[in-house]
Amino acid sequence: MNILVTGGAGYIGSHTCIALLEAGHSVIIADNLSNSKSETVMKIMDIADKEVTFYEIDVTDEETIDIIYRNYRIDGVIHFAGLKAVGESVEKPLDYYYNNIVSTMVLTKACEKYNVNKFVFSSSATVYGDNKVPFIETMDLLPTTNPYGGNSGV
Ligand SMILES: O=c1ccn([C@@H]2O[C@H](COP(=O)(O)OP(=O)(O)O[C@H]3O[C@H](CO)[C@@H](O)[C@H](O)[C@H]3O)[C@@H](O)[C@H]2O)c(=O)[nH]1
Repeated sequence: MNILVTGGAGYIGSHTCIALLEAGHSVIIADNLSNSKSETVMKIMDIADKEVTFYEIDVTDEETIDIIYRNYRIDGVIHFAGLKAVGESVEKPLDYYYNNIVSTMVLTKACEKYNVNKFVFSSSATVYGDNKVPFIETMDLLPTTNPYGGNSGV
């Protein structure tokens, strides 16, 4: 399958890209490198001994996302591209809400347009609030204590 991995140069994203390549999938990475380096993309290709396609873009860039879906016939999306620092989200709540919510909307809108029905969103444990640990995915979402948790819940 052709998988679009947003935030694919990041910590979890880069490991996911390697696993996808090793499982025989084609990987297209969209990452603005705000918290990663282009060298990581090279390392992904070195480790997996396969090529990836890399777009250095903001996932909020609707036009380029549309081009990616159209050109690569995307079968599935794994969405890791997000701002994730709790403290910073308290200082810059609007940046967090705009970036993390708009990027998800741009991707899901493109999924609807191009009939892509496989979508994995990397959320955050903060959406489970004060639930008892260990958290499991079927738990109720509880009020969060910071904008990062808030926009992950949305
Ligand atoms: O607007 C943005 C913000 C970040 N990134 C990139 O996204 C990647 C995020 O990776 P990283 O910062 O290393 O985070 P991870 O530890 O891999 O966190 C992942 O896992 C978190 C917990 O599940 C999620 O909240 C995050 O969205 C998801 O990226 C990085 O390469 C960033 O450059 C973008 O492309 N666009």
